[in-house]
Amino acid sequence: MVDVKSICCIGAGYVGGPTCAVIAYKCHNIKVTIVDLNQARIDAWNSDKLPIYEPGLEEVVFDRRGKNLFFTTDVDAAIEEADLIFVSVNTPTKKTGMGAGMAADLAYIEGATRRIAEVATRSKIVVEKSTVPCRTAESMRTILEANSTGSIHFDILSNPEFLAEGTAIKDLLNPDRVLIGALQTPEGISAQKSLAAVYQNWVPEDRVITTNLWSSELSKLAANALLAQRISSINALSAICEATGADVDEVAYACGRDSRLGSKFLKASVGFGGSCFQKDILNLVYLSQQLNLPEVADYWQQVVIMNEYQKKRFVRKIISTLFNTITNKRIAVLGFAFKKDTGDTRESAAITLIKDFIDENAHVAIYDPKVEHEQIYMDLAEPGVVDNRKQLEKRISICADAYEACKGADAVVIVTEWDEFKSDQLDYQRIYDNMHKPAFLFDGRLLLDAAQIRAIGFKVHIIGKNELAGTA
Ligand SMILES: NC(=O)c1ccc[n+]([C@@H]2O[C@H](COP(=O)([O-])OP(=O)(O)OC[C@H]3O[C@@H](n4cnc5c(N)ncnc54)[C@H](O)[C@@H]3O)[C@@H](O)[C@H]2O)c1
Ligand SMILES: O=c1ccn([C@@H]2O[C@H](COP(=O)(O)OP(=O)(O)O[C@H]3O[C@H](CO)[C@@H](O)[C@H](O)[C@H]3O)[C@@H](O)[C@H]2O)c(=O)[nH]1
Repeated sequence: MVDVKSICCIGAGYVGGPTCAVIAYKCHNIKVTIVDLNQARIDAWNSDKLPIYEPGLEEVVFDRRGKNLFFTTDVDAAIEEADLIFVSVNTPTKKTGMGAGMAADLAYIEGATRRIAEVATRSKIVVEKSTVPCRTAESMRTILEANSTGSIHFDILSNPEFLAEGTAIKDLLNPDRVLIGALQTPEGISAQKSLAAVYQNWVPEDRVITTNLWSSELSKLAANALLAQRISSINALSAICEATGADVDEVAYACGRDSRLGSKFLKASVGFGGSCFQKDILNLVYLSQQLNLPEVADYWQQVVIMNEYQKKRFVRKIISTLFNTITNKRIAVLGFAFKKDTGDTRESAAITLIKDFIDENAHVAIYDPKVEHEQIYMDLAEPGVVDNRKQLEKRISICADAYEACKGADAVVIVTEWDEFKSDQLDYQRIYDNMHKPAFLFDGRLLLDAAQIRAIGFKVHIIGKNELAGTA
């Protein structure tokens, strides 16, 4: 077993940054160096304005930075110094070639692995932190072994990350479980124990689960698929609720009280977003297809199909309610991040919705408390279209607050469940007074008290609720 004294994390993103900052925070005797090829990102980690917004992150980073936590682009030096290396690079869905639109692009994993093989002059534990297809560790091992010389030995572990954005620090400080997969050889088991010992500085022993490598890799894809499946299930039910007068919050509550089901991840919404769910399910679908299991592939694919349906269904409802046209109407979109408490917009439902509104020739006024304005332009730009930015600037306005976005609007659409949009935080009377009439409000997050908002005069539609519910 190795007494880990120095850790390198390759990839200073949403996972590498917070995860390894928390290790530094909890293990003062371990030197943690987080590296990235992206100079701007590293500069931001070394500045007062960190590159990602995450509640509690600043406290952790500012407490340890310069003591046992370092951010640098000197990848080689950090690899060389480390006893244990986390590979926490991006694994996006492939855009072209074999498996395009489904398979994970493993080019970054391979790049980082090859760099470790080239630079290391002594044995290391290499840990897959990124989410990867089942059996990726085998490819990493082959690359490392083929490129290592003499007595250098690499042990590969799988240690998938389960943090959710917006609650990353809380999740890391108090995880439900830490999963460590290893080859079940004496060396593999010893490496597994070395990493477990790092976590046991703050995670109770019974929450550290050890499995074989392949179970660990597959468990990550499985956990995300199961979580997303619950959302698609409740979203499918939300359509039935709207058609029947059942109330999706009441249905979710009644079902969630069954201890076998549990209450979490049953909040109907305008559709799940984020960089992980869709990517990881498609990864699972592709894996199933490759394993010649078409029925299994179709089963998981349906979770993504339902998510797309939910977004389109919401857009259709908005257009039909606004008398079948939104041409030249002002639509205020509250929230652009894929969930509250993050500035991350990857796969946010807001992007799909707003693009549809623009296609229908509406003017879209957007407000989000944390998303950078440039990010919104980037997300809404159509690749390859000349002067797209100018065209976009005519079709959207990015506003400083919710009141500005809603001023003169025909409809308000709540897309992200930020606390500041709740009925007791925003002055909906003021919003109503400044809107065109009839003033429509579409709540894609079940955030508002419909009765209260209707009393002001709004025409309200809430996902999974029927306007006539309870009256007939
Ligand atoms: N975002 C999440 O909440 C989350 C949670 C759990 C797991 N994951 C998984 O973790 C992985 C990373 O996700 P992320 O959101 O942090 O991605 P990210 O894009 O925010 O960060 C990845 C970073 O890796 C860097 N990188 C790529 N190749 C490199 C190389 N060879 N050397 C040095 N740096 C390199 C990139 O520049 C980038 O900054 C993905 O596999 C993802 O599926 C993400
Ligand atoms: O009941 C719910 C719960 C979530 N969502 C939406 O689902 C998406 C994903 O939310 P969440 O899972 O909280 O955030 P992520 O940061 O995407 O985290 C997921 O993806 C990560 C990356 O793999 C995993 O590590 C986490 O365990 C897993 O929860 C967001 O758009 C949420 O608004 C709902 O619509 N209803």
